[in-house]
Amino acid sequence: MRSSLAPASLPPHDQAERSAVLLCNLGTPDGPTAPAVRRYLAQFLSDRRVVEIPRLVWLPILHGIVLRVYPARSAAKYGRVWTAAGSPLALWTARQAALLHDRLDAAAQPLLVRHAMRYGKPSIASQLDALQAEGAARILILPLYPQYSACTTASVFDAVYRWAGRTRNLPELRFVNRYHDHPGYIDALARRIETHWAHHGPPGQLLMSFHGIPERSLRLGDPYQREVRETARLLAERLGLRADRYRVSFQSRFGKARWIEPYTLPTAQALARAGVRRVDVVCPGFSCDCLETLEEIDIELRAAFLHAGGKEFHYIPCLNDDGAWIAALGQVAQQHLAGWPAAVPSGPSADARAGHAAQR
Ligand SMILES: C=CC1=C(C)c2cc3[nH]c(cc4nc(cc5[nH]c(cc1n2)c(C)c5CCC(=O)O)C(CCC(=O)O)=C4C)c(C)c3C=C
Ligand SMILES: [Fe+2]
Ligand SMILES: [Fe+2]
Repeated sequence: MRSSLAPASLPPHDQAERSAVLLCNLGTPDGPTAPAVRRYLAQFLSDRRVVEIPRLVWLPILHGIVLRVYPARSAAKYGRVWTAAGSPLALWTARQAALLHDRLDAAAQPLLVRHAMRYGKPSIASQLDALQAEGAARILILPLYPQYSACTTASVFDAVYRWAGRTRNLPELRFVNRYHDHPGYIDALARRIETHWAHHGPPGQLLMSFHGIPERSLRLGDPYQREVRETARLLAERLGLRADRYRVSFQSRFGKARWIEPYTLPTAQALARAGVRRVDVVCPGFSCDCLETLEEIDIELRAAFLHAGGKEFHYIPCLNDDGAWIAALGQVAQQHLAGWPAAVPSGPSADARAGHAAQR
């Protein structure tokens, strides 16, 4: 990491001052191996936004038990979804940034668009340094979490503030907190589901499965569950679904504490036992497919539903590189970029477009 207040972070004087978008996602291990997962989880689970247990209590548990036992189990799961080119989450996130760049550029705004990971690589700090080195004077932080939660969105912002705290020449910064009710996002989800139904016959019971959070976070004022419910309501309304045609549930519980309910696994099992033949599962809170959707839902939940007597299990993939979704992200970005010039030449001979083209 660059040492704190080094002048190297200053953009060259004759370069255009640009605006930039930094897409931020959770992060993923470097490989599907226990040591790689251990490194990743050590960073993830040391975040006070993620585990809100007093450090004196939590750190001995984390290093004494969790990081000894959990990584091997988790690595085996990653192994089931890992691709030749790497972790699905890393591949999709990089692709989303490239596509968003093309879309915003196509709208005649020579913007810089990069992606960063809250845990693992490329880190938020390293990408903010890189953007400044490329002349970004204004940076929009756009988390890939439609619903705000302290454990995800606020944690991304913490990493930006930490970087800002040791940076001398700060860019202007803006932050997107949420877009859970954005019409473009809702419409992209709805079209994805409708396309699935068009190809795979009449819909089953639709299960909208979102990542959970600890129940305690809700009590302490986290708006996440409220925003999830609003996304689900808008999506059902857009699809014209009656209340008895869909369910909302929460997956990926971690640890022994109570998380927000209903949990996805028992919900799907109960549907099967109640005689529901077919379930269609969609994960609207995940901006792209990852371990939690490909393994926990498409592999584990599928097996559990069929084992409980269900007959047909359909997993509807996440938005990933869907054109309508990238367009929605573009709208969210543009709404927050309003008023910022895309590129202002600050030197006498600076040519923003030429400089931009040369650096792509
Ligand atoms: C989509 C929003 C997410 C919320 C909210 C969230 C909260 C949260 N997660 C954990 C613990 C773990 N999550 C893990 C994986 C994971 N989580 C999200 C997203 C949210 N998490 C994603 C996209 C992923 C997948 C990462 C990938 O590499 O594909 C994991 C690690 C994986 C595993 O071993 O199961 C843990 C651990 C907590 C504690 C929490 C809220 C407090
Ligand atoms: Fe998670
Ligand atoms: Fe999981």
